[in-house]
Amino acid sequence: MTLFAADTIGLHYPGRPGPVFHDLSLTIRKGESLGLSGPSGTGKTSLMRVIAGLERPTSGRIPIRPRRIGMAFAEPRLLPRLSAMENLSFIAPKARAEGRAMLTALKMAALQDASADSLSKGQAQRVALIRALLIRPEILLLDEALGGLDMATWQSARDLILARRDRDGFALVEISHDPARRIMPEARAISFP
Ligand SMILES: Nc1ncnc2c1ncn2[C@@H]1O[C@H](COP(=O)(O)OP(=O)(O)OP(=O)(O)O)[C@@H](O)[C@H]1O
Repeated sequence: MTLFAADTIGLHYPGRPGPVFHDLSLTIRKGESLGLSGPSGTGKTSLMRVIAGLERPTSGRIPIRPRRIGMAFAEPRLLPRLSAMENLSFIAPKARAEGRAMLTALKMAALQDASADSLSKGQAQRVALIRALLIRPEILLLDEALGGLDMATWQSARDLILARRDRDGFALVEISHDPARRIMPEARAISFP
């Protein structure tokens, strides 16, 4: 089943001399995994933003879009005045027990009532990852989303993502500059530029 299809799309930011990318066609199918790689500034995040619907391509068409996309970026962007748990229940009010179980799996249970703006970057990244998983995405986008984690915690996060992927069958699109830190090292690669 195709979840996302882009047909010869291009993206040209106003005031920039040329497009970030052009004539790019891409399909993402259920259960598939993709890794976007390439030097800094070549358009990986821009493509993710297009997939997420946060950016509209300036040429081409997107005939197919998923209903639910989960996203986690390097910058966790939690609601700062809410606690870790409230950030989750705000998104998924009926899934508090599930959220709590995932916080426990990522060693965040003791901090569930801490306000988001008191969390370290790696702690906030874990909450942002759980938030993205809780919406039961059809596509999960991870843009350097786990860069603040030590190796053991990163492995717990990877195990959680893979377990949820086995259960829910979402497609995964990830950007990671560190080849040792790819959730799916065997993912289909898209190289930029
Ligand atoms: N909102 C924007 N307005 C104008 N230019 C932008 C905007 N967002 C990104 N760009 C430009 O588009 C190009 C691609 O940026 P993008 O963030 O997609 O690259 P990237 O490959 O993800 O980089 P990195 O690996 O450093 O995160 C860069 O030259 C950047 O300056």
